Amino acid sequence: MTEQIQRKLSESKTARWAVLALVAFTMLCGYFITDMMAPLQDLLQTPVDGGGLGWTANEYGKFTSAYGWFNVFFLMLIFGGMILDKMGVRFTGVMATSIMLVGVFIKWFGVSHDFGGETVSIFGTEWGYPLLVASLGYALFGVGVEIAGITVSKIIVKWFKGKEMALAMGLEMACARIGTGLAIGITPLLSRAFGNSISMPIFIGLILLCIGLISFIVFVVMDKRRDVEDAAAATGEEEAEEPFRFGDILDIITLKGFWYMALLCVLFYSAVFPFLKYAPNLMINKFGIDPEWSGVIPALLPFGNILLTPFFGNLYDRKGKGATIMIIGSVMLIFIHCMFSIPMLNNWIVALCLIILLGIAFSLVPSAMWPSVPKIIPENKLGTAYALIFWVQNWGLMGVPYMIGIVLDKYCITGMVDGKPTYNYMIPMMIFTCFGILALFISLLLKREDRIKGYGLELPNIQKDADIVLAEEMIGEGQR
Ligand SMILES: NCCCC[C@H](N)C(=O)NCC(=O)O
Repeated sequence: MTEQIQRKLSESKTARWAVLALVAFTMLCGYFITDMMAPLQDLLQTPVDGGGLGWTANEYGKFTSAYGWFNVFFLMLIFGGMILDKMGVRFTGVMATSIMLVGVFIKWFGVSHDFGGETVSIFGTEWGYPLLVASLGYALFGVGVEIAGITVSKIIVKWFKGKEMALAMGLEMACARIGTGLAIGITPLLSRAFGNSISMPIFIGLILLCIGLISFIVFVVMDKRRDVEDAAAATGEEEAEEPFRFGDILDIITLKGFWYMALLCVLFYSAVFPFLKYAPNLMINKFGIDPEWSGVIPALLPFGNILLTPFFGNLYDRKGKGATIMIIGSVMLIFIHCMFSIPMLNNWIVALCLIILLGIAFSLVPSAMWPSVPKIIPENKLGTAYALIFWVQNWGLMGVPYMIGIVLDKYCITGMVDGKPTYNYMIPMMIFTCFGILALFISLLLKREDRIKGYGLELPNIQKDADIVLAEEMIGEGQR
């Protein structure tokens, strides 16, 4: 009886869903801040005397790419993964959320001051101080939100393994997408409400993130209690989890399956998140949408994800077909970006339909991708494995927006209106299409590798885990 009460938290459905709600809320706040500058691109490019910061598309691209600077070049994400496997989810999560907070504060400080119009030369290019300081803040924030992302994945594996794992991951992503949707949809309205302010929406994000930190601290209390309960109820027969060793990185990176997953991740996400950074501007330039409402159609993408990601996650839990789901998502991606690149398809209804389709594709792939990683990598190396995958992905999240900014300024300017350039988005959209084609190729290789190695990507999660539990019980019976 006592044991039953003691083990309650780890087995309580309410507790695990409460844990999910707490950590997913923190991620919602993180994603809100990640994407909130996208609908302000037009304002950021407005000349200073018109109330903007007078950035070029190239400068906007530089700022956006800052997200990955520290993660990619200083290997912060990889260190984050190691810290996660060594120090655990509670320490790492609080650390990551605090880093996010400091980062947003610096970004807010950067855009709120003009620093007397001073500039500085870095690697031969001139940077205005607002751009530089805001980018450094965003780079720090990127470290925090990425480490928080891998931490939350590990939390979900800890609390949901053998249960509704893909559904839980899907729901967590759905919450994150609410953050993205709100960022894209309401930031222009917030900005307008405060007299076309760029700094006020960021300040609001800062306050939201403080609430996100409190939410994570409540999770910390629950998780600690669970560990105490688990330790008290331990019979001593349980297999102790192997601690993480440095050589584990080598074990991970020598797996072909890992590389297929990482490459698919960078290619697929490079065609979605960087696209979203430019989508409001695409709506203005290609579909003639008013800047104030330019975020509305792109915001439908993350809002579509909210329903569909858990739906597909649940489907994967019950029916499997993870590798096939990723192939279908990649095919859809090619079609959608290809249609976006055709200049005469410029009616807003086309934009609406394509964004809805992209929402479906962007629900399919993540709902199968993230729950598939634990099928390839053992749990004690999961933090590091997710970190390595995110590290590879960050090259894309950093490099692609930067490249698109350069391409826009160099090859796509069609004229000037109110001191701002207008763009033809055909070439950027063709670049995104190429990512889709490469993603399709890699997802086919992943499916082949799964057939060869028997990772079980095509098998249902719930069925598979139940079988393992049954097999373990039978072994236990035999030993007794
Ligand atoms: N705009 C947020 C970027 C988060 C990237 C993160 N590494 C990630 O891929 N998370 C999973 C997801 O599907 O959002």
